[in-house]
Amino acid sequence: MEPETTKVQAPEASVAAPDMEVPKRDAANDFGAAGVDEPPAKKARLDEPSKPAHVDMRDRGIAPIKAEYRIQITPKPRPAEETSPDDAAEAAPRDDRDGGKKDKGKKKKGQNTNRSYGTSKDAKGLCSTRMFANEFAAGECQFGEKCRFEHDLRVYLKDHKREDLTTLNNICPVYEALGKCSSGWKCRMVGSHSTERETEDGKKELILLEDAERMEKARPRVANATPDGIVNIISNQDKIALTRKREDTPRADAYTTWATQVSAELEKAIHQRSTVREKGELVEPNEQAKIDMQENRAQFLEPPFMPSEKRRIYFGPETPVLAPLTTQGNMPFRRLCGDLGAQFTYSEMAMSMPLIQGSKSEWTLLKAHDSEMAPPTVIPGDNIVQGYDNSKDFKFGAQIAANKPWQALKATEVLSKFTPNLRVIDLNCGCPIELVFRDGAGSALLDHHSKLEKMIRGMNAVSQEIPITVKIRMGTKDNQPTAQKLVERMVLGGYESSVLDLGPPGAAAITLHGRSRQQRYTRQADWGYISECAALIKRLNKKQDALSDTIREPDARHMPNGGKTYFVGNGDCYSHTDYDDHVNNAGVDSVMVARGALIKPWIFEEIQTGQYLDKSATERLAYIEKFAKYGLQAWGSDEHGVGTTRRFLLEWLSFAYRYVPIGLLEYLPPNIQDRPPAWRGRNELETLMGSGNYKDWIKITEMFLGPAPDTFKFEPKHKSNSYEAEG
Ligand SMILES: Cc1cc2nc3c(=O)[nH]c(=O)nc-3n(C[C@H](O)[C@H](O)[C@H](O)COP(=O)(O)O)c2cc1C
Repeated sequence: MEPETTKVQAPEASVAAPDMEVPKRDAANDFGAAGVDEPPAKKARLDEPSKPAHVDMRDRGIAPIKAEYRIQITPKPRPAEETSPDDAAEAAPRDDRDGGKKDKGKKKKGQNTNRSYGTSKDAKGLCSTRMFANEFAAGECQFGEKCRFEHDLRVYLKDHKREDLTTLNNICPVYEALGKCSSGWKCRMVGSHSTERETEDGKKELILLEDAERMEKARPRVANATPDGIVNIISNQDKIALTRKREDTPRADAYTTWATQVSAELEKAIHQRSTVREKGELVEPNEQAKIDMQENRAQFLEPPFMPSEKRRIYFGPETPVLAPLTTQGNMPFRRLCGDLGAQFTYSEMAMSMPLIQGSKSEWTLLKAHDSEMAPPTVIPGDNIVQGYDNSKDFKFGAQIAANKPWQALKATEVLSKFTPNLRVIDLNCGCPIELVFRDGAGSALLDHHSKLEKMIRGMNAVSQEIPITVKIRMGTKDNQPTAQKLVERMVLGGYESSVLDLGPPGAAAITLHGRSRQQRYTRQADWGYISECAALIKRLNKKQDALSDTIREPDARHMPNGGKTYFVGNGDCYSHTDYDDHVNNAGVDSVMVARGALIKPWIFEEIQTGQYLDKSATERLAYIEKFAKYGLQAWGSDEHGVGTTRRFLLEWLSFAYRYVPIGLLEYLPPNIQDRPPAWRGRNELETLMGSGNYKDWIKITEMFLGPAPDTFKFEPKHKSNSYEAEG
């Protein structure tokens, strides 16, 4: 029997041995997992029998795996300049979603571009008139003979559909959770919710079952959720209205018109004193010009919501945040992290234009689960808890990317209209992907402070009660951080806003990823810089307090955000020790976790309990099972849903395999940037779960989703995971 989770005390780290030849820490050379090893060119002698236990390999970027778990393998050479798996992971999915739109820029060595996923469907589908009907109760098919789908239920079940799955305790997870399966006869586990009964005239009829007790128990807590507990679903009608440009965005349009005029008038006013301007000094327009601009505003715009009218948000030590994660941050994964203690979740990044145009796939990203609707579980101060309204206090936020203010504003307005269950709308200013950057969105905004301020201010004006947050990086270029300047502008506003007395642009929270765009995932995130920003924001918050409309009685915490801009740090968080260190010493309000959660989602449990958890392979497998169940609940338990679940499970496993069980380490804390030498686990399952070969990942999916069909394809994002294990 495998032991259950062990709570681990951190052994003291010891002194590094100066003689050990190891490669520089560099995520671009990231390699390793049990059995699959591609060391960088300058390879350490790590495959040799043990070094003395006191060698602190962490300082050299090597995971300190105990000698008895290291194995010898034949390494394969890999070009040093290859893209890191993390860069590939962050970039590839977007490329996938862009339908293979080629990035003509730099070649991405090591990435599997143009990935395809094959198909997952029945050999011959069942006619929709039969899908939920009992055998003898199906309605007429209007296409009659011409219908290309099967009408005979027994023929469909016997000949056209693959056999039922015999996994997941032989019960359909949708039926198990909801008492009713939305895939009907197409369900790959239909045997668990169907039976044969004898009719009055002695015939045998196949019927679908429903479980009233389960249905009652499954009732969602949020009033506007679907019976399966999903919120933020835009209707087809509204989507079509968007596609046909029949949906107006009056708030965004009025604001954009006003903002354009104001900019022009401000420019004119400044231009009149161009001689002064040439000297590099910015001057204020005269009093009359100011009054004109403000009157103009009142004429065009509804007054935006004041900070005190916005939904309250809270980021504190008790609210670790799951990062927005393209592809990976799907609803099943977010649910899993929520179960394990994540207190705030974000959607995958949605692009503004497709949202405005009613694209189905983009709107799908905003769907959230009932379990993401609860408020953070621990809020300090009784009076704060009292103020919570469960119907509004969601812990799920949307993230959007936009390159122009009008796009950001329109997207915000339609989101606020069609997806009411959002805690915040976050503007992505960190995405490094070339296509997004070249378009002027994502991290490109880091170099356009005035535009970014306009976006945030405008989004705030049109989002009504939904607060606006922003996620940034240190800057676009290495060694030229610009985030501090940007933060100042986000909290207080720039020149234009001071001239017009507009007040702060109103970012309710700023998240800073402590890396530049250029840096990608190389080197550690710069928590020194993050900490300087945290101190700056504290100072600015004090200043902003004086400018904002915060009501200071009787306790500012009653008011949304207490009138402050929260500051969340992001980068490399991989254990509760990292988390606590960042909250206590870097001075951030909370920490956002991305890859750490993908590699070990129970990081949130570690944070909550304040201890290392040495999860056994069986426990980790149970999380995978949970994901599989949540996946089938989200995407359906028919052949297509099983295929989608398998695909996204494989995407997750492409991170999860990187977990090196902490019981195998010489010392703690583990470091996310460390590369493990080749290792074996404490049992076969642990070794399998550490394999970097995607064929082993498929094997793991088969434990829960049955054999992958011949038509199913999966190519890992990074070529390194296509290699066969050796040795
Ligand atoms: C697979 C993957 C997808 C990501 N997708 C997004 C995204 O959609 N939006 C975003 O703001 N950041 C995205 N990021 C960046 C993360 O949110 C985070 O800022 C970054 O990984 C640093 O945090 P970490 O060191 O904890 O991983 C992504 C990162 C990864 C690895």
